Amino acid sequence: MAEGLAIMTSGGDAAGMNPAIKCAVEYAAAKGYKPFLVYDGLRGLIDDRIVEANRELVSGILHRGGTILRSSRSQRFFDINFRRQAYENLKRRGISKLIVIGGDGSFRALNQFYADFGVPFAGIPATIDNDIAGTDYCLGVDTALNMIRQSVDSIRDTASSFSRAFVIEVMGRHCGYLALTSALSCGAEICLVPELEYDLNAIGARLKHEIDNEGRGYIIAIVAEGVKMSDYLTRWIKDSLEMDARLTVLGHVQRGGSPTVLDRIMAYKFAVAAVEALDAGETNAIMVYRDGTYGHLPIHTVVDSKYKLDPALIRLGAPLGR
Ligand SMILES: Nc1ncnc2c1ncn2[C@@H]1O[C@H](COP(=O)(O)OP(=O)(O)OP(=O)(O)O)[C@@H](O)[C@H]1O
Ligand SMILES: O=P(O)(O)OC[C@H]1O[C@](O)(CO)[C@@H](O)[C@@H]1O
Ligand SMILES: [Mg+2]
Repeated sequence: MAEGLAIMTSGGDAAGMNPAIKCAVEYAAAKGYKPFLVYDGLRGLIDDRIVEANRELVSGILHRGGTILRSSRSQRFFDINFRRQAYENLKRRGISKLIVIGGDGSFRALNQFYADFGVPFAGIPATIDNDIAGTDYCLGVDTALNMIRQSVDSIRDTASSFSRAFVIEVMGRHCGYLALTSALSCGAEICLVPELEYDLNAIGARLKHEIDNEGRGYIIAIVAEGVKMSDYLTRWIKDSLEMDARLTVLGHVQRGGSPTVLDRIMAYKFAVAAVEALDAGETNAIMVYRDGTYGHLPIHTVVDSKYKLDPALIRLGAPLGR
């Protein structure tokens, strides 16, 4: 009987999850596994929402954002008794390998599960936060950046028409990747991220000079949610620069949208690598893309280290914080 291999998504949804699901199912089947789908992430693993995959279940999904398998954040998965229940669900169906498409939290969860019951897993990095150590890229990031770019371009139209400042808060949890990359690619005047020191006095002097001497009529500031400065900065601009200011929190719009070409292609590469890794006997490996090369790393090197922003990106963005 063919060995069962289950595919699931977990944590914040990210564009690119659907192409990864489709490719993982098809490649696993081609390798002789019996592919299964787990719906609703870790919650579904516990509650037995597991079905055998077929072509129909994964067709017509490439262009769709989010995850057709749905996702969850599960408090119960921290409890060994619920993890045991999840294990029994897999065992009953002959599922002996797992692919989890998600973020660092999901990898930690599956690593705990592996420590408990020895179910090998492969992780595919998928989170708009781009905060997973060891990989330069996580699925969903390019699509999120393009959603942000489109929003900032639109906000610029109204900002310039009304001579206003706009503070735009972007997601990323504790990581400033989305904010910094967006600030650079959208031509923001100010960027605040957790990884960069900022100096409001210096920012104020720079922009005041531009307003008074260089005809600056509006300001775009991009702030990472992790610095928790959006409200303060909006008030500060009004008071210190005497410019009318508005705050836009982009929120979950950043998580949606049809995956970009890059996210679709990266999804295929990661999915094939994940099936290959499991087939080669890897037990708890995370797929990574680093310096132009695909590979995988043991889970502990990924979850025990903190993702660091590219120093070149930091150098480029530093002037936006002073
Ligand atoms: N140490 C752990 N033991 C058991 N379960 C865990 C552990 N850490 C995380 N989890 C489970 O993994 C789920 C997903 O983690 P988390 O919410 O951090 O999202 P993520 O996978 O990092 O994705 P994202 O950051 O993009 O939202 C958690 O809700 C929890 O159910
Ligand atoms: O969707 P939720 O549970 O509100 O979580 C929001 C968080 O998830 C992410 O979108 C992805 O981790 C973060 O950027 C954000 O802080
Ligand atoms: Mg995470």
